[in-house]
Amino acid sequence: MGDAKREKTNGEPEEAQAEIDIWKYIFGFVEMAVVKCAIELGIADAIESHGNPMTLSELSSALGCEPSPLYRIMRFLVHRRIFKEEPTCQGSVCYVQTPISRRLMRRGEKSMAAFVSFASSPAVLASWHRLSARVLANGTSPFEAAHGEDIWSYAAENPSDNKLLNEAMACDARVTVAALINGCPEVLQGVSTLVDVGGGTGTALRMLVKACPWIRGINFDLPHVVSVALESDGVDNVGGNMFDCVPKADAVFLKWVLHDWGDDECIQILRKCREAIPEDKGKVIIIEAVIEEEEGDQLKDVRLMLDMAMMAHTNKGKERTMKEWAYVLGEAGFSRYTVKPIHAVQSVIEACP
Ligand SMILES: C[S@@+](CC[C@H](N)C(=O)[O-])C[C@H]1O[C@@H](n2cnc3c(N)ncnc32)[C@H](O)[C@@H]1O
Repeated sequence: MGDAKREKTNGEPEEAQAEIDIWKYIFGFVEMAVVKCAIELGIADAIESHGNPMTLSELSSALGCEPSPLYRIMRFLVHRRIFKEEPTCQGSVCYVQTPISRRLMRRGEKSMAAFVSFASSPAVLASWHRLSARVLANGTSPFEAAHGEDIWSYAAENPSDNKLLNEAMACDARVTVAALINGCPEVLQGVSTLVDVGGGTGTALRMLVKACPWIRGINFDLPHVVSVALESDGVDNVGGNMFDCVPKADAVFLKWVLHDWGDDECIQILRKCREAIPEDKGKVIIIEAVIEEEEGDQLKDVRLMLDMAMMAHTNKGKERTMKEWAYVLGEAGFSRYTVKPIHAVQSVIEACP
């Protein structure tokens, strides 16, 4: 039945739309699962290394798989505009990369493949099944309910999940730190030593030190994380607990750390960061999402999804509005701050004592 006819029958356009939209939620997981399958098969990598559009038969031989199920996977991915189809001179079609399919390649500056692998891993999916428990009994962490411990202790004991988590964070660091260097380089002016608190395996700091070679970097994270960080000139890896002490530097860099914690813990972390920097010229550079209260922001949906992810995977973590950021910064003793948007989900909040 066409849309117009359906509208006429029940007279309610919203009802007609709901009949279609409900299937998005019933099969909401399909998109993630098919994209994960495309990454595991290496479809985008195969087309990229072929150098030209690929026919189904070329693609199936390159991947060593059966053409018929691959055809169905490609039909879905083309329908979702993840790959494109182009006609061949022989009257068949071939598959072409798009900007989004390139993000499914396993390597490359814009690759998000590891993030998809982490987000769709069994350990991470388990918490989503317990989201309602968090809402019913505020304080029950879905991740802890699923695994018996928080995500950081779990990662310390499960090296393969630790690797997935660190590689996922590195994906975002590559994209977001590039946006920071392009869109807000002034934030690093006058900084000689920079400590990246919760810096993961050091991707962000390596990029910052490469862009600003006068900076000496300290990548600070939990011992099981820095033990797998790469060695790099100009960057020292230091293991520790940010709730105890943060290594001293001119400035602290905190990317996607504070959103993992509730307000009280955030204030404790920020106070430790404040103790680590000089009172007169020190600063804390926070790279986090800011939930806009008004509508019309293209990335608002992503930020709200991120907020749901914090609810699922952390104990008290959340994405914050500007008012909520002002509260934690004020309570931690920061008297001045500025917020600058960059070409990323996160903004740059520069806070001074
Ligand atoms: C969401 S990840 C962000 C990683 C990195 N900043 C980035 O954006 O790519 C949060 C990081 O905080 C680290 N972390 C958690 N608890 C910590 C603690 N008590 N002390 C130091 N680092 C901690 C985790 O190990 C993890 O690497």
